Amino acid sequence: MKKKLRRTMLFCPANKPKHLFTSMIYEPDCIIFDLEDAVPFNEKVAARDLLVEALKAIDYGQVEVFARINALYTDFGEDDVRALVPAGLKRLRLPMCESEKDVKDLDVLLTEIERAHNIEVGSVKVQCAIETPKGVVNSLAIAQASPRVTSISFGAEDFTRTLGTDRTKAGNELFLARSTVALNANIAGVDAIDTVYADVKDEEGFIKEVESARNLGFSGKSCIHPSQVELVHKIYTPNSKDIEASIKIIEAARNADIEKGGVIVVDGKMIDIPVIAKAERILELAVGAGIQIGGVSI
Ligand SMILES: CC(=O)SCCNC(=O)CCNC(=O)[C@H](O)C(C)(C)COP(=O)(O)OP(=O)(O)OC[C@H]1O[C@@H](n2cnc3c(N)ncnc32)[C@H](O)[C@@H]1OP(=O)(O)O
Ligand SMILES: O=C([O-])CC(=O)C(=O)O
Ligand SMILES: [Mg+2]
Repeated sequence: MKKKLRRTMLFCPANKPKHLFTSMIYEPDCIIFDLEDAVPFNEKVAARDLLVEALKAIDYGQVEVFARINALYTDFGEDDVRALVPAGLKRLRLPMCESEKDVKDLDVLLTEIERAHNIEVGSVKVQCAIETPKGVVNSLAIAQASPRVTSISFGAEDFTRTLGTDRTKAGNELFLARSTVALNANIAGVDAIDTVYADVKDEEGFIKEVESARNLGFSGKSCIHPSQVELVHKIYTPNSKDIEASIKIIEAARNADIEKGGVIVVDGKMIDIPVIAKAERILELAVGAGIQIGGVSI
């Protein structure tokens, strides 16, 4: 089956009508309309109303639509959920998520709203944003708190704010937190989405950060500008050399009947179960990205 990729989540402030109409032309895997920090306090309600109308009227096609609501402990969070879910929103990002209880509170609210509006109970899925030291420590419990949680994201700006440190380009201050979020997402079987990179003009630094987060286990990146989308897709989409090598490995493994155990050598390299699994994953990512693979069924 074709895997749904979430390589990119393009943030768009929901108080900007233009973004509501045009953001899908940049073809991110996901758009995330923001009601939280990108929206001034005195525009929160108007932005929510605007987003509700957009959700009812606009077809975003293949692009998966998320909204970042305000935290439930604010004056806006609960009303965000009460307005957006009946308008058809199926994906929420819960910011500043710090505990299993934060997820359970949202789960209870969502269930009540789904029941009241004849929406299938459990159909609204949640991405929990881990952006404080407490959230990092609790990220496994958060990721496992409800079947609604399909991904967790890391938020470095609030994380460094809470920790009282600077966010540097080298990112040493983030390493443990990032790794913890990625490992716990993996244990829980959910996607891990890495944090935004604010220096829009620094393409080289952005690429370095995306590659490093991918190698820590993140399956995608939050973006703040359309120019970042294609760069992330390139990094997360296998190139033709990797695809050809993977096909060769899988075919050789099948011919030698070692898919359940055993080793062979292909082009001087040892091939065994983990190597075969990695080759299959590369093909899965390629197919998910829309690349046609001939000959090998995965
Ligand atoms: C720490 C956090 O919480 S991060 C998450 C919250 N932050 C956000 O949501 C911010 C998202 N990003 C933005 O709002 C903007 O990109 C900004 C403010 C950073 C820069 O905006 P601009 O100065 O307008 O960028 P720029 O002039 O390069 O834009 C180029 C084009 O891309 C569009 N564009 C820019 N950013 C976005 C975006 N995030 N989504 C969709 N379209 C966008 C612009 O409208 C413009 O379109 P045009 O060519 O048709 O005029
Ligand atoms: O989730 C993100 O990357 C953006 C964010 O809110 C943060 O960094 O605090
Ligand atoms: Mg934040």
